[in-house]
Amino acid sequence: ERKCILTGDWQNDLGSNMTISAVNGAGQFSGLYLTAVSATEKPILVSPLNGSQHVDNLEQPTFGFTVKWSFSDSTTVFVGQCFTDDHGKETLQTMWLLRDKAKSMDDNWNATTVGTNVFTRIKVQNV
Ligand SMILES: O=C(CCCC[C@@H]1SC[C@@H]2NC(=O)N[C@@H]21)NCCc1cc([N+](=O)[O-])ccc1O
Repeated sequence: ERKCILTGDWQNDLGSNMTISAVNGAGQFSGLYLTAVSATEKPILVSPLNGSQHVDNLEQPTFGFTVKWSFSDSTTVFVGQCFTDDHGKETLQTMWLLRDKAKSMDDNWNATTVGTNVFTRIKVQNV
């Protein structure tokens, strides 16, 4: 079957890493996100994430999560789906919205960026 539970370590096409904790019975999870890139001069720090996935049917579930950046006044929401190929390899196909903190309502139009990221599992090297 093509079941997917998001718990574990993931890396995306930008080289960002995320660790998702246990997914509870309601599909809720939390975790940590370390972005490889940012639009600020500030040093990048690990940031918390919270989200949920469908668990009623674990077949290639959809999910969403929010990252509240710890080094910037901005927020990103990711939404996507976990796909499992014939070899059991899982990928997370996502789209995101990055909301910058606009200085004023006049700048509101220019404060949201959209993009895509694909995540694959980081396999723990066999020790
Ligand atoms: O940089 C960040 C936080 C890290 C975002 C990383 C993204 S999240 C989607 C993608 N996937 C992924 O892994 N990493 C990237 N916030 C923008 C800061 C900012 C910039 C400007 N500005 O540049 O004008 C103005 C106001 C602002 O608050």
